[in-house]
This record gives sequence, structure tokens and C-alpha cells, in this order.
Amino acid sequence: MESNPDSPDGLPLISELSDSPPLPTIFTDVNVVPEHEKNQLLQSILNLEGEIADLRLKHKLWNEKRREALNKILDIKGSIRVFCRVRPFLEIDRRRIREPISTGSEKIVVKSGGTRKEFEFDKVFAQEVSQGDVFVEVEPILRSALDGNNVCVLAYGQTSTGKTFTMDGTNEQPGIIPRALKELFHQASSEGESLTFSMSMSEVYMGSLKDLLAARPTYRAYEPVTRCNLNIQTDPKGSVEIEGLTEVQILDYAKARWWYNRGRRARSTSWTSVNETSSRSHCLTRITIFRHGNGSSEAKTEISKLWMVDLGGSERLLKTGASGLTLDEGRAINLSLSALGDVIAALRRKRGHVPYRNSKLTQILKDSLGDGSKVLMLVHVSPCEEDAGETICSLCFAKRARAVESNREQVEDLKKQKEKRVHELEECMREAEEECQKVKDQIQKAEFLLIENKRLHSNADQPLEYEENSPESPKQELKAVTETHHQSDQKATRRIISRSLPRFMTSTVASRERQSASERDIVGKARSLRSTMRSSIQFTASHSISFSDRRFKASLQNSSRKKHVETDNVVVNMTESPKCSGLDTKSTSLTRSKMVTSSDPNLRAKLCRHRRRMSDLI
Ligand SMILES: Nc1ncnc2c1ncn2[C@@H]1O[C@H](COP(=O)(O)OP(=O)(O)OP(=O)(O)O)[C@@H](O)[C@H]1O
Repeated sequence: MESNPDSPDGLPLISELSDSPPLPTIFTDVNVVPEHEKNQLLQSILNLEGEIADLRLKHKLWNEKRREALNKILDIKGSIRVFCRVRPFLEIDRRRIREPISTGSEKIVVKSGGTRKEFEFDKVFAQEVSQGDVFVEVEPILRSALDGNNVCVLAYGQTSTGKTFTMDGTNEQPGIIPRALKELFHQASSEGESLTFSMSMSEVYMGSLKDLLAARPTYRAYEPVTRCNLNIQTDPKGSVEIEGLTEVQILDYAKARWWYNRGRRARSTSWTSVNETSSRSHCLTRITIFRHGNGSSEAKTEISKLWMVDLGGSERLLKTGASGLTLDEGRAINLSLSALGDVIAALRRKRGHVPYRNSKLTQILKDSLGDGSKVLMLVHVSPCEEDAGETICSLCFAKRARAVESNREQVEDLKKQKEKRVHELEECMREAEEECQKVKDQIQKAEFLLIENKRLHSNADQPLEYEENSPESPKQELKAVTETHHQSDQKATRRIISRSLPRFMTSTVASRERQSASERDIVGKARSLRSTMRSSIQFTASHSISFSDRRFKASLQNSSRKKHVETDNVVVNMTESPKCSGLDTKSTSLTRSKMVTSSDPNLRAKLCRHRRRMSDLI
């Protein structure tokens, strides 16, 4: 087909085309997403799903690598680790010029009555160390709980040495438990849906077990919780359960804090000569961690337990002058602490028999102290000279829990080797963590794209909603218009414009109908405006698109033949120009242009489609 020199774009004019054989008619509607695009969307959804599955697998592998490295580190460092924290002086304490306690990073020395005793621990926190610094050292063991190990964090020490302060803290200086809860939810949010938690709180008081989260009887709401002496059961796999213990699902940090505060308030405390609110029991907070395998229904859920235990204060009963109930409470605490010491020592020495049954406390913690579990004991001591005897007792207890090595030289050598290996593993773990993070980011991006594509795909399938004053569905409208077209202008030939123009720029049948009416009107007006040649009429979005149709240009040119009309610059303002009253400003096309700014979600879907088409141009 030869190009026409009279035509500004070199395309043949409609009048010239009338003799050529009819070309297939293609009707396009801006509101209908064609089948090939839907298929493309479906394909990209499938691709993204595959990509996400691959990335999840990659994440799992890196995570396993990190997990392995952390486990090895904890094994090298010892599955039972002991930290020591020295409480700062309180206002009520009598300070001496020469303090009996001096500390290094892993060493604590107690001088008292001419004797000097030195103890080594995995970490020693001096008086000025903050709650945050303590938590940093506790964090790896929490990670291990999230990785599926049973973990036990125990605060041990003489009365009033800061066990409750370390575990619980204050509003300004939160302790390990609130920080751990926060950290768990932080980890859960970055891991997606795979981690959920539940919580229980109990108290071993005078040899019996109390539920601290039990519902209060409504008729005596002021009374303390009465559910006592719960049974401890061990299943064939060795997992320990407490019959009837209240277990609450904790969905977020705020809920977890609420339940924790409630449990704390139910705890048994009383005034002693050394502590106004002395804990007269062992308070056990258990977080059960459910790790659901990668969202797939077949993958089994791993369950691990994180115990955070504020032990009752060990005390020399004679020194505190306890009597009556306080004396009994003290005795009960001391008995169970001694049983705990025996269990830990037996585990440490890998003895065949571990005396778990000697106390309620050790029975409950049985599956979280033994094989595969990680134990962290935080031994608390007072800085005061008058407490030096008690301090030495506590440190001896902790030393018993820690490995006892005989040959000092061997110990030094071993220590160096261990440190080197730990350093290597830490590097390995860091790399795995970084890779995990990278993959996690990629998963997030892919998931975002997937959601977006799914949304577009489902929108493409949705039937469109039409304006109330639009009497017909798009199909009916299309049919009616097609029929009238065929009747009125059977010989009219259309050019295949869908290939030469971006699809969103092609006009709909309905709009072509309206357009030809407008064209007739405008052509008439154009004749009268020939002298001015250039109209300053502006179009709303959808109309300016329609008017770029070459058919319209051609017809304009046809009407003004020899005169040179700059059709490219024809801009028609429907709303402003009264001369364009021939254009129906209430038409569907105009309301469609309003969709662009609509806040109606149904309309937004249409707008979104429109936008996507715009992006096809880029
Ligand atoms: N690291 C610390 N920094 C500031 N204050 C502390 C610290 N440790 C303990 N205290 C303060 O010492 C007092 C006793 O602490 P806490 O009640 O925690 O001791 P405890 O070992 O739990 O005692 P008990 O066994 O009798 O329950 C509290 O007033 C607490 O605020």
C-alpha cells in the first residue's frame, strides 16, 4: 500500500481505503483485559511462586547452617553456662572503704576475714553493668530456643541480691523476661508466620505447684488464685507436662506483657529482714515456641520450651532470724535449690542417674535441663562485706554447676583452642545470618509482586460494574453498537489500529460512536474556525486518547482537505468550552475520567487496570 503525501503521517486516508478489500474488524475495550495478558499474568504468578519456593529452600539451608554453627558454639561453650552478676550497693547497705569483691570479665574474687577465694565463670557482670548488657549475653541462648532447643534461664542467689531485678526488672530498666518476650516477637515478625507462642506461669511454693495464670473465681475476685498442687506428667518421649496448668496463647508483645504482669502479681512474696518484697517461692515462666514448618500443611510443627525461672532466695535461716511460716518457706526453698544443684552436677558429670525426682522444681524442668537442652544459670551476689559468707556459698554452688577442670595448664590450652573454634563458628554464623537476611528480603519482594499480580489477575476476572445511568452491560453495548455500525455503514473499512497504537490508546466501539457524533459536530465547527486553525479546547484523559485516533485525523483532513490542519494539536475542552456543548458532558466517558480520582475501591480496580495499560507504553 502506497503512502499518501497529503497525509501528515503518510498513512492512507479512509476515503482511499474504501476501494481496498475489507480488513478484519478489531474492537477493543479499555475495560477488558485481553486473554493473552491474563495468561501472561498467570505465567508470572506461577514463576513467582516457583521463585518463592526456591528462595524459601535457600533460606532454610542458610538457616540450618546458622543453627548448626550456633549449636556448636553453645556446645563448645558448654550446654550449662554460668554467669555471675554483682548487685550494686543499695542505700540501706553499709559501705566499707575496702570492698570485699573485685571482678574481671570472667573472674570474681572474694576477700573476707583474711581469706581470698577466686571463681571463674563464663561471664561476670560487675555492679555497673546495665540490664541491656546482661541481655546481650543471654540472647544467643534465646535464639537457640527459637531454633528448637529447650532452654532454661535460672536466676540463683541469696535473698536480695537482685534475681527478680535481673529477670523482671523495672519499667525503666526491664529485665530478661520482658526483653526476651520482645525479642521473640521481633524474631517472629521477621520470620513470617512460622513462629507462634504460648505462655504459662507457675510457682513452686512450699513443695507444691501453683498456677499463676488461673482464672480467679468470679464470686471472690479479690482472693488469690487457688489452683494448687498440680500434677506433673512425663510422656513416653520424656516430655514433661503439667496437668491443668493454664496455657495462654500470646499473639503479640502487649498481650504477653499483660499476662506476665498478671502472673507476677499472683506470686507469693513477703517481707523479710533483708528484702521488703522477698520472693518466697520459685517463679517459673514458660514460653512454648511452636515452629510451623514453612507454611506447608505436611510439615510438622516443632515445639520447644523456654523457661525463665526466678528462684527463691537461698538464705542462711539463722542469719535472717526467720521464724514460723517464713522459716518453713526458707527451708523449702533451700531444699529444692539443693536438689537443683545435685541435678545440674549430675548432668555436668554425665552421671547415669540424675536425681530429678527429689524436688518439684527439678521434676518440672526435667526435659529442659538434660540432653539437647541449654541451661544458663545467673548467680547473683551481694557486694557487701557482711554477705561475703553467703556470697562464697552461692559461688560454690555455681562452681559445682560449672565444669570442674583439674589440670590448669590443660585448661588454658583447651580454652585457647575453644576460643579459636568459637571465633570461626561465629564468623560462619554471621555469614549465614547475612545470607538469611538477603534471602528474606528477596522473598519479601517476590511475595509483594506475587500479591500484586494475583490482585491484577483477579481484577481481570471480575465483571465490571457500570454506572447506574449506563443501561447496558459492555457486551450488550458492544453488540448494539456493532449492529448499528454494520447497518449504517456496512462498507466502511477500518484500519487495524490495535497494532500500530498502544492498546490503551485504542478507542472503544461505544466511544467511537460518541466520537463520530462529536467529530461531525467538531468538523462543522472546524469549518467555521478554519481561520483560527488552532483550537484551545482541552480533553479529559480518556477523550484526549480517543482523539489521537488517526481515523479522526483523517476525517478532519478530509473535511478541510487542502487547508492545513494541525490535528495533532487539537485539544478539546469538554467542560470549559461552551462551544463543545455538542459533546455530552454527562456521558459515560466523562464519568470514567472521574474514576481517576475516585476513592471508591471498585473504581480503583478499574483505574488500576488503566494504569497498568499506561505502563505498557514505557
Ligand atoms: N543491678 C541492680 N541495679 C539496681 N538495683 C538493683 C540491682 N539488683 C538489685 N537491685 C535492687 O535490690 C533490691 C533487691 O533486689 P531483688 O528483689 O531483685 O532481689 P532478689 O534476689 O529477687 O530477692 P528475693 O530472693 O528476696 O526475692 C531491689 O530493691 C532491687 O531494685
